[in-house]
Amino acid sequence: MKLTEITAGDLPQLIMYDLDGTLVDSVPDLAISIDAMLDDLNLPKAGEDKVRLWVGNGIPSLVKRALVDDMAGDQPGIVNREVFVKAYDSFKHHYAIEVGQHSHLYPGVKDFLQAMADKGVKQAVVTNKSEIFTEKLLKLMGIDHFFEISLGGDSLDEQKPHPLPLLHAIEKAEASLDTALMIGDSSNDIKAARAAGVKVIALPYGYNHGEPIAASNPDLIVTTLDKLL
Ligand SMILES: O=C(O)COP(=O)(O)O
Ligand SMILES: [Mg+2]
Repeated sequence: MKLTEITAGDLPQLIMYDLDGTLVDSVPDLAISIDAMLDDLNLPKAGEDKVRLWVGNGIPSLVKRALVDDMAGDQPGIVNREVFVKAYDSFKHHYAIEVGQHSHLYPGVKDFLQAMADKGVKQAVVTNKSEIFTEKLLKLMGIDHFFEISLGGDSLDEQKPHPLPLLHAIEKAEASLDTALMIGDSSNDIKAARAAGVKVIALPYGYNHGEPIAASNPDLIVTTLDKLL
């Protein structure tokens, strides 16, 4: 299916992309850093499969989930504050070294970003990953120049699934709800898009806490981004 078929014939003015699991297969770096953090704290390693399930609600949530080896670890009152601070510092230390080292762009991503740039579509990254690591990863993947807006999970008072970052990006790009589009891999992306009132396309290859993305009812699912061209 072509992009214009879900946007009523016109190209969007603004496309907002999720980062982890949508543009970049970034779990290897995250898993290495989480395991190094757990090792620092004398806890057993988690491994890539668990980390893939835990990614998606920002780095503080990922760290808390890893500390208790459970998806619910980021719920209030589960992880002790001091333990979290120590773990979070350790994770940031390791991830600053590992970010982008074992990650790669998914197939079709660069072609799609280039095609949209050539057509004058404004592009934004709206991720729950911390801003500092988002900037680094985009640069290391060689795609930072495509985005005029980049928002991380700690850029504003709210992160996805809250609509605030999407609405903020739309305002900054001087686009409108009708002319903006979200593209993501997780239920957080779809919920945020629905709450903001914008259309949303999903990729099935990313990280959705082990659930099929179809269960979140995106407007469209495409196997790779270049299928939209
Ligand atoms: O860091 C995360 O939790 C995931 O970030 P994402 O919003 O780019 O999927
Ligand atoms: Mg994602």
